[in-house]
Amino acid sequence: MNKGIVLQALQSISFYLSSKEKRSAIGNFFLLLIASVLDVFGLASLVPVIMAASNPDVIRTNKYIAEVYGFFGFENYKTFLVVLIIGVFFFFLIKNLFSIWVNYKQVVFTAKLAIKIIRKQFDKYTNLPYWHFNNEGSAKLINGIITVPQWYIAGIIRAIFVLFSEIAIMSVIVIGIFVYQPVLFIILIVVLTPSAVLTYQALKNRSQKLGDQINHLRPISHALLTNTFNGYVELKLANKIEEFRNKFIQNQRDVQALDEKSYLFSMIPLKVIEMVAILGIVTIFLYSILFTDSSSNLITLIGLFAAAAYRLMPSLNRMLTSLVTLKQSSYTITELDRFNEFEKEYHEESVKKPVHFEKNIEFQNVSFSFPGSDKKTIDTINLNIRKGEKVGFIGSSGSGKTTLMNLLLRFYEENSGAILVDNVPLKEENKRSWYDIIGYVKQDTFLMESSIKDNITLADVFVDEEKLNYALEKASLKGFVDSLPEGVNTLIGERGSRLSGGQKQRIGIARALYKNTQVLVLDEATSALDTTTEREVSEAINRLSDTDITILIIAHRITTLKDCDKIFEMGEGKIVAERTYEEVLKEVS
Ligand SMILES: Nc1ncnc2c1ncn2[C@@H]1O[C@H](COP(=O)(O)OP(=O)(O)OP(=O)(O)O)[C@@H](O)[C@H]1O
Repeated sequence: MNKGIVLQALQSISFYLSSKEKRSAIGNFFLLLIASVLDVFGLASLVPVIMAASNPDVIRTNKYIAEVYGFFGFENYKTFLVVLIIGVFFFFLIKNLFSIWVNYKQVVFTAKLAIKIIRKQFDKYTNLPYWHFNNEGSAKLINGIITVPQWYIAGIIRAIFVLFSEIAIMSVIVIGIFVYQPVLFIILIVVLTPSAVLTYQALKNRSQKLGDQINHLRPISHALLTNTFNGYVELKLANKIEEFRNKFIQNQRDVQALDEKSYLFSMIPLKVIEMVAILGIVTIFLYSILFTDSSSNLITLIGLFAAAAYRLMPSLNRMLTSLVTLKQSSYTITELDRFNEFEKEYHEESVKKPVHFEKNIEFQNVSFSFPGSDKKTIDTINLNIRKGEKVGFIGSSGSGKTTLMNLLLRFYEENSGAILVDNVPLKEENKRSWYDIIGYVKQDTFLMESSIKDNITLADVFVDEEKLNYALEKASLKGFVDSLPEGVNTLIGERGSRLSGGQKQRIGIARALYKNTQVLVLDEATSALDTTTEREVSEAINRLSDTDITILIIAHRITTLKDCDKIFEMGEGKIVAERTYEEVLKEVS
């Protein structure tokens, strides 16, 4: 047995269980054990029935049966037989009911644990720093939240349960054999142990590799499908759908091939053990022919060996298979262990330290480099934005505008300097409070396959109708929504497929306004919007100008900047100039 994987699995399980759950797991294990012992007794209980049925004399000749017969005061052989059969039937009934209950209890226990792990994974992943989050990619994260915990439950938790209960059962039987038939015990140990060890040795590394490969291939399937569906229009136009399909099918073929291998590995132990049992019988034969001359001894020994092997084989098989499964699933332990450090943060963070914004937002010597890069993407930026100001950011592509906003939005953390809101630095501890008052409208607004209302309120259960109306009005969506037969309840299709580009961005604006936004970061769409759409979006932005919302706009069109109090130009991570709208206009013309 490989101590490594079993120990690793136990440590991992113990990490997920509270002390109460640990007690419950141990309790379950013992119940499972009792169920297995009852199974053995079930089989054994048939022996006296068969003996009594085939030979009535047994009530006198067999010591034990005779004792039972006498103890209950039976007077008639037939009554005794009927009672015996009914007794055995009830024993089976109770044993099987017990076994169903124990197994059900175990499933309930593992299902609860699965939910606990899935929730933990969800919390961890949604708390990853933005940088890690992007690096992982959604396909891997989805795999880590849904598929990995399922495999962990099946391949680690259940396998450990099976392994230990089989070890316990086998120990009972083997000790029994040792006490009554030491010779048979030695033969069994000599024959079965090396073959079991060798089978496991042959399979363990292969199994672990197989698990790792499966874990690597599964997210690729997810990613290929997501790309195919997200890029449907572009891929169709480029005649690339077939190519993507072929890649996906190839990936699925590889996954299936691994599944085939995995199935093969799970069958091998049983077949090996079966052959070894035969080998055992041959060995006893040869031993008796060569070293003894009593043939009745030989028959008894073979009979006993066959009976022991018959009971031990399934147990040994399950034990080996669970070891192989553990090895194959060992990747789930490593996978679930990743990013544990971010789980704590989530709970600590839920303590909200308030942020008050009455005066200004100040960037003080803010610098930032992406991990692994020496280049300062944001280089010693100093800015002061007063409450209610409308500020534009312009600059060539890659000059750092989005990164600067991501720092303000706390998706990244500055390497040096600080961003102060009314003189209080933005930190992890006040992030949630900051999120109550800051809104962000991205170039590609996130849209759910749901109604306009849900998209604006982000599926609020109790919608504040007044605020919703205000948001629709200010985002210049009122006219459009009123023209729809179902109004705000109109479904917008997957990723807003039933909306125009301008409407999508205005939904994003309305969403930011619905939540009492005091600071709005707007990343204007770079893609060439048609004149109507551009007008619609500009109109929405202009409407916001007469609110006291502080607006920071990353602008790609000069007209968008019309109502800005000041405009910062960025270049290579620095603020290279501060201008007014008129000055920018003059420069361009
Ligand atoms: N996750 C990332 N990892 C490494 N480098 C990045 C990452 N995101 C952006 N960058 C780099 O940082 C620099 C600034 O990017 P940023 O997106 O802030 O520019 P921008 O001014 O907003 O450009 P655009 O106007 O094209 O949106 C670019 O050189 C970009 O390649």
